[in-house]
Parts: sequence; structure tokens; C-alpha cells
Amino acid sequence: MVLRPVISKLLGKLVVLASSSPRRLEILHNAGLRFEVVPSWFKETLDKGLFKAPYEYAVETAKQKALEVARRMPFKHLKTPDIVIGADTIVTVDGKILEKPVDKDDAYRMLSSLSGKEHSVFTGVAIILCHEKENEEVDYQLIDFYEETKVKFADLSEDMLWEYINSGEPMDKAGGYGIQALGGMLVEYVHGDFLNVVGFPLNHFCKQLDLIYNQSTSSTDQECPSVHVSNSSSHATSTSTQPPPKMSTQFSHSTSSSTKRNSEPKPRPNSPSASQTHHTNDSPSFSPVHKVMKKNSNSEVGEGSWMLVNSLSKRIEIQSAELQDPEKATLPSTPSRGQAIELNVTEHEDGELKKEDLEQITELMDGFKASKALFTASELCIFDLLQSRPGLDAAQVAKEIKASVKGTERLLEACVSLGLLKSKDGMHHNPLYENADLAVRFLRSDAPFSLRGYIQHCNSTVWPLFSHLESAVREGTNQRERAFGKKSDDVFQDTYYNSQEVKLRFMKAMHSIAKVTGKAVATAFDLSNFKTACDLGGCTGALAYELTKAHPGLSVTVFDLPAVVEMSEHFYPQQKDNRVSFVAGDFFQDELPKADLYILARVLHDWPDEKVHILLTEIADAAAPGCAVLIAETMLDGQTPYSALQSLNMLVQTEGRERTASKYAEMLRKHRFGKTHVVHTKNFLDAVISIKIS
Ligand SMILES: C[S@@+](CC[C@H](N)C(=O)[O-])C[C@H]1O[C@@H](n2cnc3c(N)ncnc32)[C@H](O)[C@@H]1O
Repeated sequence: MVLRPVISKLLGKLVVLASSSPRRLEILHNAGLRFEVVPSWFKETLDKGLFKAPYEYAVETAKQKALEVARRMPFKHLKTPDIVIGADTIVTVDGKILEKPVDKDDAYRMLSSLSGKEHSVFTGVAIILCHEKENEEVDYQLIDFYEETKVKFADLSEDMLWEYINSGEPMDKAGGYGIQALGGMLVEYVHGDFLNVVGFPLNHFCKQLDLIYNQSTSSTDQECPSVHVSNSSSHATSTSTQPPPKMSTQFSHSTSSSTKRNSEPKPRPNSPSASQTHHTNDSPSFSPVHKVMKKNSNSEVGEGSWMLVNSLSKRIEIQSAELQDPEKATLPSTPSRGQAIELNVTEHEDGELKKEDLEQITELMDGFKASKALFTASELCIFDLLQSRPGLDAAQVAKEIKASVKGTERLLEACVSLGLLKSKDGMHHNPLYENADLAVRFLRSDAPFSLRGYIQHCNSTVWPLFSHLESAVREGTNQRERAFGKKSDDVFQDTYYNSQEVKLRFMKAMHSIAKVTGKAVATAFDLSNFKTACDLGGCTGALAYELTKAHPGLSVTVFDLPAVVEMSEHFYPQQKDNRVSFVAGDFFQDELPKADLYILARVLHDWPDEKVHILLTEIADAAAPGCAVLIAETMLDGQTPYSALQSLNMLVQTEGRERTASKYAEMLRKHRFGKTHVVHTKNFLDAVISIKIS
């Protein structure tokens, strides 16, 4: 991004800032932006309890502020702006949202809750692009995003607190302080964009302008075919590989008296509009206002989840001109997307059957359907397609993935209901789809933390194995023969590495999980005393690279079967690190490389206790006193569903199992390893380390 050209794109346009905050004014003015200030009349009264995450509240408030100005100006100011910018800054601490204090006591309450702690400052920003049409209608396009900055306050004494409050500075500022003035003295550190704390994330804003005006989102599709779609929806038609910016679709606002009822934006104070969407810090998104809304939901819901809400609720209140009396409310058989109604679900307990219980049991009964919908969408490259071409409708998606429109429609709606996709109304209320935050972060192939490899492994290998769970439980053995028709002694050498295709798929699965867990494992302990490490069964080297990144003095040898080592280079074609090397061998048979630290990440769970003891004997023989073993596994200690289900996974796949940290400690002790230190990371894997004593 080159800053001046971005700002200069706005020269000659009527840019309006829907905020009177002097700090926002100053930031934008200093950046060279020419704009008018039209303070929004929107009252900041949205119910915070209705938002899942604090940033959604800030984004929604910013959006409503900007919308109010964009709609008012053609009438009251008799001119239509080109761009309206709205912003809202909030401070969050201990799960609470702090806005501007109402009086000194409120300021005291806020500032003392920040004392000595780290808090987050979120600014939600909405950019509305207004396009005046020949018939005096105005089309609006909305892009929103948020920025988070972490700020830590020093311990504040009572004297300091009151001195600051009495200075008068806290009163008009979110969280009760202004970092750019006296309040700066309270701050120990800032992580992130400083201007975001002042009130406007200038850098992120400029990046969004760049996206809007230079259309420069990138698409690198690693596995799925690259997409060339001629988009017939309302946003810019493109036949090149370069996608349009992630915004689009209009709602119209007529300057004539016959306002278009169904297409005019109608922000509803005290209730979030349908635009409570999750999006990444980087992805702007368009949010239409007319959607079927599930109360307390952070996402727009499609018909599928509407039906679920419907079936779990005794009474639905329909707020529309036609139906005012909730007692008389009846359900429309199929709420059409274009209908200007919002549904608010009224909680109604029928005594014995609680909604939460029904939801919990439904989630469990239907969990497999959700998994399979995710697997299928991933398999069909839907998340990659929508990453490079957001805003396609079901027919366009179906054409690209070579599938039926009927089936694609249902899969897309299921993904919307699961929070994987977002949908918005296109022309003739035809839903247009784009990736939701989860898909952007984990489901597209080129995301740094893409789990696509693991999902494919789940679909092709774990799913068939789990369909024989009952046999596995009855027999206490893995189900490889039943699922794949072939008897095998060693899951790796006889099953996964028998075909190049299956091997690569398995390696991709391991790689994707190791990328997500690598940093948490690599930084679980202070490893600065170790110079050399050997990652036994280290597969693609994903953890090894995280280890060398986290510990500059450490070199890591990845030790794995020859079939794996010959492919490992494929995973790091460019990024070579001469502190990572690969050695091919069999850890049950060959001599292990010498190292100060032996790492076993998701290796021991593949094997029964006898085999674990063989491997630990090998390591104990190779390791001198003072050397250590680091085990990274999902440990059963907390009995979370994740680790317990992983243990079932080991049952259907291997001869191994998940274990508790104390079980690993007991096993290590038998091989002359001493006290075990355990770290339960917040990631998929936990870690134990133990030093050899003799
Ligand atoms: C479940 S994977 C874990 C991979 C990696 N440590 C991770 O956390 O992503 C188990 C690894 O052990 C390797 N492995 C299995 N048997 C082995 C053996 N006999 N000798 C060396 N490596 C082996 C597999 O090839 C595979 O890479």
C-alpha cells in the first residue's frame, strides 16, 4: 500500500466523517484527507448483551452511525456524500465493555478496573460508499472492519486516580482515558496500533481504501483449481483472476417520497441489525439490513437454522407492520429472504423440556451432519472459491464446483447456519455467499493456519474408521481392516505409506495440525539450555521450524521413516533453515541421532504401552544425564470432549491411546527420567518435559 495514492483516490469526492470526535478529526486531517464533519444522530444504545464479541458491538455502532448520516444527508443537506465514515471505540476489560464515563464516579469505576491490567481497545469502522443513480435513488455499499490494540495500565494509586479524574480528561473518552494526553502517563505498554487507542485505526483504514479502490486482494490457490468466474451479481463483473474487493451489493435509498420499503436500510436502535457478522481484522464485509435474525446470534441465519429455531421455540414474535401482537403471531410458512421482517425469538420454557437441553442434545445428535457438511464443502473447494470470488450465488458456485444447483444451495445454507459462510441478499433477493471469519482463518487452503489437510484426512480416513466405532468398542481393536479391507500391523508403514496419495494426505494432515499447535509446544518451556534437539516422528518438520524460530540457539534434527523424509522437502520449498535437518530411520530399529533434547509430538499416542517402553528405552540409551524428553500430546487430565474423543480416535485407528500427564510421568520415571513438568496449553496439545537423572 502506498499511502498518498490511497488518500488521493478520495480527492474530489465528498467524504463525510459521521463523528465529532476531535481526535478522529485530527488523525484523518493529518493524513491529508479532505472531509466534512456531520456528527451522527444515532444514539449509542444498542444492547451489548446481544453481541457475542465486543468488537461486533463497536462495528455495529459504527455502522449505524454512518448509515444514519448517509440516509439523512440527501434530505437534510440536499446533497449525497460519496463516502461516509463511521467509527466507534470501546475499551474492554474482564469481559465488560467500557464506553465514556457518565460522571466522576463512573470514571473512577472504569479506571480502577483497568489499574495494573491489560485491556483491549477496539475501534469498529464502517465505510459507506454512496452511488447516486439517475432516478435519484442512492445505492449504498457498506464495508466494515475493526482493529484491536492491547494496552496495559500501571498500578494506579488512589491519589493518581483522583488527580487524573479531576483533570477532567476522562469524561469524553472511551474507557475514561486519553492516551494521547495526560492518560499516556498511566500506560505501561501498547501492543498494536497506537492511533486505534486514540480513536481511529488509520493504517487499517488505508488498507481498506486500497482494497476498495485498487481491488488488490490476492488469491493463491494451492490445491483447488483457480477460479475464473464471470460474476453476474451486482458488484463489478470480472473475468480475471483478480477478485473484486470484498464489498458489494446495494441497498437502495430513494430520495423521492416513494421510499422503497424493502430495500431501504432501517437500522433498529436497541436491536442489532442483521450485520452482526464475524470477520477478520482484514476482511471488510458487506452487511445488508434485512435478514432473518436469530436472537443472540452473531451471524445471519439461513433458512436451515431458521427452521431449527422454529422447531425449538414455542412462540415467535414477528415484528412487522402486519403482525404487532406477539400472542397472535403465527409463523409464515417460508419466510422469504426479501421480506422486511425480523424475527425475535421469545424464550418460552415448557417446564420439562428446556431449550438449552434440547439444543445440547440436538448438537450432539447432529454433530456428524455438521462435520460432514464441513468436510464436503472443503472437499469441493468452496472456501477457496469464495475466498477468491466472494459474493457468488449458489448457481455460480455450483457451476464452478461442477455440482447440482439444488445440492449446492443446501450445502451453502448449511455452511451459513454453521457460521462457516455469510450470506447477503443479491439481486432479486438471491443470496450471495462469502467466507465467514472461521473459513478465512482455518478453511481456505492458503491460510497460515489452514486445517484443510486435516479435514481431508478426517473425511477420507477418520470418517470411515469411526463408522465402525461400535465394533471397535466391542472388540477393543482398530478398524482398519473393516474400513479399508486390508489387514495391517503398522498403521504407518502398512496403511498410510502404502500409496503416495494417502501418504501425502496424511502428511498434509499432520502438517496442518503441527502448524496450528507448533508455537504453543515450542514455547511451553524454557529450552535455552539445549543446543540440539531430535524431533522423533517429526514428519514434515513443522514443529522443528517453530522450535528454531522460538529458540535461536537450537538446532533440530527431524527423524522419521524414509517414506516421509523423502517427501518432507515439499512442505518447505522456499523456507530453508540450516538449523533444521532431516534424518531417515525407524525409531524402533535404528540408532537415534544424538541430541540434548528428544521430542515426541503426537507419537506416543500411536502406540500401546509396550511399544512406548521400547521407544523410551532407545531414547534413554541415547540420552546422557541432563538431556531431556519433551512429550506433546492431548492429555486426558481435563477429560474434555476433545481429548476423550481423540482417545476413541486412537482406538479406531491404532493400537495406541491418549494418556494422562501422570501416566507419561510414570512411564518416564521407569527410564531414569526425573521430575516431570506439565504445561496444559490452550491449544490442541499439552506438553510434559523431564530431565534424565542418571
Ligand atoms: C501422528 S504422526 C505425528 C507427526 C508429528 N510429530 C506431528 O506432531 O505432527 C506420527 C509420526 O511418527 C512417524 N513414525 C511412525 N513410525 C515411525 C518409526 N517406526 N520410526 C520413525 N518415525 C515413525 C510417522 O511417520 C509420523 O510422521
